[in-house]
Order: sequence, then C-alpha cells, then structure tokens
Amino acid sequence: MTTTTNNPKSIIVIFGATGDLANRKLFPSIYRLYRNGKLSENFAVVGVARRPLTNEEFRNNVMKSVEQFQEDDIDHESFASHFYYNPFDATDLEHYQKLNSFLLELDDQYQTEGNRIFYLAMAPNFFGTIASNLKSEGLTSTNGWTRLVIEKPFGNNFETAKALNDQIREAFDEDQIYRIDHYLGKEMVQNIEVIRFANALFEPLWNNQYISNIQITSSEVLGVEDRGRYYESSGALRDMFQNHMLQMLALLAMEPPIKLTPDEIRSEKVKALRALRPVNEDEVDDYFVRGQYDRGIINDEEQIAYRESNAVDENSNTETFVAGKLLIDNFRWAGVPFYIRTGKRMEKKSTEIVIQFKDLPMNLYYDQGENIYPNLLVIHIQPYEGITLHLNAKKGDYGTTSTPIMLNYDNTQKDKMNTPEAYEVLLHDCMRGDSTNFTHWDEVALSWKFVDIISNHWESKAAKQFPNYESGSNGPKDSDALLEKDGYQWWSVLPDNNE
Ligand SMILES: NC(=O)C1=CN([C@@H]2O[C@H](COP(=O)(O)OP(=O)(O)OC[C@H]3O[C@@H](n4cnc5c(N)ncnc54)[C@H](OP(=O)(O)O)[C@@H]3O)[C@@H](O)[C@H]2O)C=CC1
Ligand SMILES: O=C1O[C@H](COP(=O)(O)O)[C@@H](O)[C@H](O)[C@H]1O
Repeated sequence: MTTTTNNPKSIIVIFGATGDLANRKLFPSIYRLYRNGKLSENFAVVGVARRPLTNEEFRNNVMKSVEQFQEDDIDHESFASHFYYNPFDATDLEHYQKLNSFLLELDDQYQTEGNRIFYLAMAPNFFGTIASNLKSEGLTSTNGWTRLVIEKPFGNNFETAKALNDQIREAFDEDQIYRIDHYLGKEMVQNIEVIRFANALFEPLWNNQYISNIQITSSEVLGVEDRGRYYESSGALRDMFQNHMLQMLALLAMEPPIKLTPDEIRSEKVKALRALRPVNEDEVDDYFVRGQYDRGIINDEEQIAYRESNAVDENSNTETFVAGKLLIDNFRWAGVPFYIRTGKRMEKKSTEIVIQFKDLPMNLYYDQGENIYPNLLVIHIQPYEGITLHLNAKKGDYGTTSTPIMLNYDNTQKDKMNTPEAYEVLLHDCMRGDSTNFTHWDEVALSWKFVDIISNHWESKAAKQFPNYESGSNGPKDSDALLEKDGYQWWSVLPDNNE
C-alpha cells in the first residue's frame, strides 16, 4: 500500500534501540527527516531493548546521537520528546502485550491512526521470533497499516533464508515486508536507472554490441573491527557480495521496466538475476578469487591481520575479499563479463561502477605511440558521488596524437549539505509505503542460490594461502589476473583532488 502523503502519521518501533545501528544510523536519519519537514508532528518513536532505561535516559541517548546537527535551527529537546522507551525482552510474550497497550495509548495521543513500522535492528536470530510474536500477540491488527523492516543478513544461505522468510510470511504479507539493503538508498545507486533510462546517449549503447565489460568495485579501508564473531560466519561473499554487489549488478543489467513501479522494477531485476550463469563447483576457482588481509600499513598506521582480530580464529578460512567474473545469459549481455570485487582493509574507501566500451575497429590516433584509451563511463557511488565520462581528444599541433580527457559531473557539489543518507531515504520510503528500493524475496532467493555454490566450495576446501593480501593494498594478485586473462584491467579513476 503506497501512502498518499509524503509525511504520513505513524509510530516507529525500533527493536534494538540501545544498539549500534539505532544510535549511529537510525536516530540521525529520523532527525534529518524531521528537520527536512518529512515527518508530520504526528509521529512517535518507541525504542525497545532489554536494559532498563527511563524515557529521559533514552531521550538523552537520542540527543547524543544527533549532537552532530547542533548548528541546525531545530530544538533538539522537542525532537527527542517524540521518543519513548519500553524495556522489553523479545522472547517474552507478556512484553509484547504490554508494548501493544502502550502503542494504543500513543496512537490516541499522536493520532497516528494505527499506522506502525516495526524496525528490527537486532541480531538476525530474533527476526523470525519477533515477527511471529508481533502477530500472535495482536500488534499487527490495527485499523491502520503495519510494516516490518528487516535488517541484514537475511539468512546465511538459501535454506536458512527460506526458513526465515516462511516464518515471517506467516505473520506479514510480502507487501508489508521491507528488507533493507542500504546500498539501494544511496543517491548514486538510485541514479543508475536514471543514467540508463533518461539518456538517449547511453541507452542504445547499453548492450554487448558496444560494452566490452562492466566492473563493480566496493573497497573499504576499515577492517572487521569488533564484528569478528558475525564476520566469521559470513565473510565478504555473504556480507557484501550476496546483497549490495548483486543488487547493483541487477540495476545495471535489467531491461527497462514498463513503469517505475516497485513490481515492474522488481520483475526486471529478478529476470536479470535469473539470467546469471550459475558457476559449477568445479569452475569456482576459474571465476572467483578469495582473499584475506594480512598486516600492513594504512595512513602510516600499522594494521593487524584479520586472523589477529577479536573473536576470529587464528587459522580462519574466512574471506575478507572476493572478486568474481559473472556472465549473464541473455540477448543483451551474452559475452560481456561483469567483474565484481569487494574487500576490507584495502587501499581506499571507494565504491564505483565502470562501464568499459568496446574499442573502435581501427586506430587513427595514438597516445604516445600506444593505442588510445577505451571510453569509460564511471558511476562514482561513494565517497565521491558523481559521473565521469572518459574520452579521447586532440593533443599537440598536428592532430595525430590523442590524449585521454574526462568529463566530470560532481553530484555532491550541487547540494552539498543535503545528500540524503541511505537510511533516511529508506525510512521515508517505508513510511510512504514505497518498497521500490527494498529487496523482494525473489531477489534474495536468487542471490543466495548463486552464492551458495561458491560458499559451499570454499567451505569444503581451505584457501591455499591465507592471508594473501597486505592491508592497504588492492587485494590479492589473483584478482588482477582474473581480468588480465581476458585482456582487461581493473580501472580506478577519480577526478583530481578526490583521491
Ligand atoms: N551496526 C551496523 O552498522 C549495522 C548493523 N546491521 C544489522 O542491524 C542489526 C543490529 O545490529 P547492531 O545495532 O550493530 O547490534 P547491537 O549488538 O549493537 O545491538 C543489538 C540490540 O539488540 C538488543 N537486544 C539483544 N537481545 C535482546 C532481547 N532478547 N530482547 C530485546 N532486545 C535485545 C540490545 O540491547 P539490550 O542488550 O539492552 O537488550 C541492542 O539494543 C543486526 O542484524 C546487524 O546485522 C546491518 C548493517 C550495519
Ligand atoms: O552491509 C555492510 O556494509 C558496510 C559497508 O557499507 P558502506 O555504506 O560504508 O559502503 C560494510 O562495512 C559491512 O561489513 C556490511 O555489513
């Protein structure tokens, strides 16, 4: 159900309100919605978690997490007065009944018409239980709408994801379920469709006749930090590749939807994911490279190896880097490799998509005796947000030499202070009932099925040489070799002053 108003009345219940995600991402996002006039005065936020906090203590936490916006002309206390705390154990049914009575009171107080968002910002093993309990204890039966927002990871493989989905679907319909993939809330990820479908220049070239390969990179400088326990059961393949990276691939590869509705877009993304050529177990090593970071130096500081991190096994076989070559078996993409890589503790924080166009049939111009550069379209997702187009132009007096040039659109300069944070965008979408930028079960299922073959193979066969890349590098050498054997290289190009 799409809500007609842009600032609908509702109560947001945050499960795990004392946790990291709530404090670092959710409270600031709700604040920005409030500041930007995207919340009506008829809203309340109820935080639930086990530790015994008073409303006042909770509001102080909320104010601390929005301290960064001190300069705004907004009364932080008035903002925080919309927040309430309810001590709560997710495994205790009585607590759900008490919570329900409290929500009914708030409904009256804030005139929220029974509209409720349940945001599960808790460990994934609680997702199914909370969904079932919300239903059995009557919290989903209101005279308004109810929506469930689920954080990642959604399962650990296809089987566990399906079991979780089945359990949640007993309590909520698919159109009430908002599975978060925060990359889909990023401004430049949302721009992929616009660049493709609003430009006569690109749309006709977006296929195997003109594109030689597509590269999607998401590198992080951060290591596993204090998330070792979670990461040991996940690794880069499940943590980043199965969700964020495959979602970006689907947006790049899908056919134009007939309308910009959630169902039409989802249906095209699903078709693209269905066309992904599955990798057989005996081909995994030809198409995928795994890596694990060693010690190294970043910004003059020594970094510890992954295996030395808290809660990580000293002989861990978990990958912190993955690179893969994916093929899409349909008319548009036959023969075009999509190269994807993501890793932690790499040289720089950067997410970018490079579309490399095919070379001309012959060269009339040379760049210092070398063949001219291929044309590239780069969609810079973060931290630099923009689009660059890499062309060749005349150099020197006689017009036989060319030089690479770059046209640059800087998306951050236009409205520097207002680039919406991913969670802010997604929360607002959920309030409006727009599920376009959330992942549907069909997409989750297909992504897991693709990834399971690779993870099963890696789990059955320890990596030959882990760790295999230094902190602060660009990942293992085999990742470069993956492209070199096809005659390509990873591109990493940023406008000046954005390195
Ligand atoms: N942190 C991040 O940056 C990101 C997190 N996520 C996902 O978000 C979710 C939350 O992560 P994060 O905030 O880091 O986790 P935290 O461990 O920081 O927070 C967990 C929260 O759950 C509460 N909790 C634990 N057990 C219970 C219980 N039995 N009943 C009620 N509340 C309980 C804790 O509070 P108390 O101890 O008081 O009960 C705490 O508020 C996870 O699914 C994670 O994968 C996804 C992307 C990024
Ligand atoms: O989902 C996750 O994403 C972050 C990276 O997100 P970004 O917005 O900073 O690019 C990653 O660090 C984390 O391991 C993963 O769970």
